[in-house]
Amino acid sequence: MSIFRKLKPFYWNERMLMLISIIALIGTTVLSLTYTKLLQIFIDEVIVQSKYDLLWLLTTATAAVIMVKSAMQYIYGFLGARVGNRMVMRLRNACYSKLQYQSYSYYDTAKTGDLIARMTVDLDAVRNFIGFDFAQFVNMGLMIGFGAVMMLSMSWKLALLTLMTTPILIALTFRLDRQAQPAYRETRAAMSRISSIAQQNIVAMQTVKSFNRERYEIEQFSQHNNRYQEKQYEASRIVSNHYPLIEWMANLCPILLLIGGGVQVIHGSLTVGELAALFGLTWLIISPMWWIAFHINKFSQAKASGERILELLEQEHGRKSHKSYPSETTNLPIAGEISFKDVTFYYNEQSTSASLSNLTINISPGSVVGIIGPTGSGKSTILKLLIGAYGVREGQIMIDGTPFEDWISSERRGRIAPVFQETYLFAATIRDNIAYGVDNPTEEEIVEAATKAQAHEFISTLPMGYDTVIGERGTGLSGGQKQRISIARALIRKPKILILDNATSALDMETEVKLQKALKSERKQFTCIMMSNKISSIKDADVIIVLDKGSIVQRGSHNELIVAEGAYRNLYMSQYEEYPREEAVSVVGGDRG
Ligand SMILES: Nc1ncnc2c1ncn2[C@@H]1O[C@H](COP(=O)(O)OP(=O)(O)OP(=O)(O)O)[C@@H](O)[C@H]1O
Repeated sequence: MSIFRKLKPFYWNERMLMLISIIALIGTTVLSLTYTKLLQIFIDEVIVQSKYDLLWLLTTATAAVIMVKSAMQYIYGFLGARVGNRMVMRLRNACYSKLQYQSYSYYDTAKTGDLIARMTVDLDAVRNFIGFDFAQFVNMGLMIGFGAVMMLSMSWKLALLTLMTTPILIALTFRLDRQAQPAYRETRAAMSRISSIAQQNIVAMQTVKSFNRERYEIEQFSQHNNRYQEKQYEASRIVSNHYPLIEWMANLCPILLLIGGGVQVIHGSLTVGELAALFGLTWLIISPMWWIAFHINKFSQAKASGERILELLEQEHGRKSHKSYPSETTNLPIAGEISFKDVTFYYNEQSTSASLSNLTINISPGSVVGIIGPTGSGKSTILKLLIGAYGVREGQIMIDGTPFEDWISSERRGRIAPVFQETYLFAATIRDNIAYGVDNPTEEEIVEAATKAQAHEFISTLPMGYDTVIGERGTGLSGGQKQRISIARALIRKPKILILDNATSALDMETEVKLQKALKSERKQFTCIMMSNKISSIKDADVIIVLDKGSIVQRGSHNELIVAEGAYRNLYMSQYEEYPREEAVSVVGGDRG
C-alpha cells in the first residue's frame, strides 16, 4: 500500500467524492442484503401463513429497493470516474512537468516508448484502481462483514459452520497478490519494451525501408511481442491456478449451510424462510469472495503500474535543468563575454578519455568565434556546457565575469540561443516553429527572424507561406530549409550569445554566405560561436579555434592559420583541393570574402 500512500497527494483532494462514492456503493450492498429479508417474509408469512395482503407491500418495497439501489449505483459510477479522471490528470501533468525539468543527461539513456507507456497504460491502471476497484474492495469487505453479522444474528451456529472456509479464502487471496505482483511488474516492463521498439521503428522508418530491413524489424518486434505474451501467460497462470481453489472454498459455504440448515429445518429449529434467507445471504457473501480474487488481480496490476509512475516521478538523474528558464527574454544588461578556464570534461565516470581537455578560451562580447575540428573533437560538447546541459567539475566557465552556475540559473539564461546540429521541428506551421523561441511574437518579429536566417524567401514561395504545416520532425522541408527555420527560431529570441553547431551544414554555398553576411551585420548585437567541420562556415570568424580530441591545437584568424603548418591548413587543403589555386590566392592575398 506504500505506493498508494505515496500517490496520495494526487487523489487526496478528492477524498470527499471518494467517500460519497464508497457510501453509495455500501448503500447498494446493504440494499442487496435486504432482498434476503424480503424473501424470508415472503416465504414464512405470505406463503406459509397465507398473509396475501402483504404481497403488495412486499412488491412495492422490492421495487423501491431496486430504484434506490440503481440511483446509488449511478452515484458510485459517476463519482468514481470523476475521482479517477481528476487524479490521473494531476498525475499525468506531474509526470509531464517532471520530464520537462529532467536533466539533459537523463535523456541520454531515456527510452521514449517506455516513458509514453508509463504516461498512458500505467496511469490508466492506477486510475481504474483508485476510481473503481478501491471502492469495490471496501464494499466487498463490508458486504462480507454485514452479511456475516446478519447470518450470525439469525443463527450463529449455522453462520460459523458456513463461514468456516473464509480464513482459507482470505489467505489464498493474499498469496495470489504476492505471487502475481512480480509477474505483473515484468508484464509492464515487457509492454514498455514493445512501445520503445514501435516508437523507434516509426521514427527510423526511412532507414528501415531504405535498407530493406522490414522483415528483420518484424522479427525483432515479434520476439519482444512473444516475450510480452509469455509474461502475460505467466501472470494469468498464477491467477488461474488460484481461481479453482478459491471457487472450491467459496462453494463449500452453501453446501455446509444446506447440510446444517436442512437438519435444523427437519428438527423444526429453523423455518424454511430463514433457511432461504440464510441461503441468499451465503451467496451475497460468496460472490464478493470470488470478486476479491478478481480485484486483487487489478490491485496487483495497479501496484506494478504505480511503481513505474513513482519511479518516473522520483527519478533524479544528474544535473536538473533550471525551473526558472524564462520564456520571455530579459532586459538585464548582458555583454556576452565568455571564458573557459582550464576546462576538462568527462561525460561520465566510465569515460576513459576526456571529451574536453584543459580548454582555455576567452571570447570578447560581440565577437564571432569559429570552432573547427574533426568529428568527435568536442565541438558539440562545448555547446552542451554553454547551455548548462552538464556541469563542469574541472576548470571554470565564466560569463560576463560571473561563474557559469550563477549565470545560467539566473533570468539571463534566456539570452543564450543554441542551434543544434540535429534540427528538430515540431509538427506545426512554420510560423509556430519560428515563434517557439519566445512568447507571443509579432508577425514582424517572425518575418524579421526568418529574413535574417535566409528563410523568408523560400517560405514566401510556399503556397501557404508561414502557415504551411510541416510534418513530424520537419518532413516536407529540405535539410537546409529546416536548418534555416531553426536558426530563425534562435534569432527571434534576440540572443546575446548565439551558438550554431554545424547549423549550416546543409546550406548551399550561396545561402551560407548570405546568412553569414546577415549575422555579421548584427555582430555587435551578440557574441556568436560557430562550430563546424567546414572551413567555409567559419573562415570569416574573428578568431578560429581548432580542436582535436578535445584539446585546442591551434588558434588565430583564417589568414594566420592558413599560412601556418598544422591541422587547419591540412583541413583546408583537404576541403579545397579541387580549387587550390583560386582559394590559395584569395586567402594568402588577405581577401577574407
Ligand atoms: N552523451 C554522451 N555521453 C558520452 N560521451 C559522449 C556523449 N556525447 C558525446 N560524447 C563523446 O564526446 C566526444 C566529443 O563529442 P562531440 O559530440 O562534442 O564531438 P563533435 O566535435 O561535436 O563531433 P561532430 O563534428 O561529429 O558533431 C566524442 O568522443 C563522443 O563520443
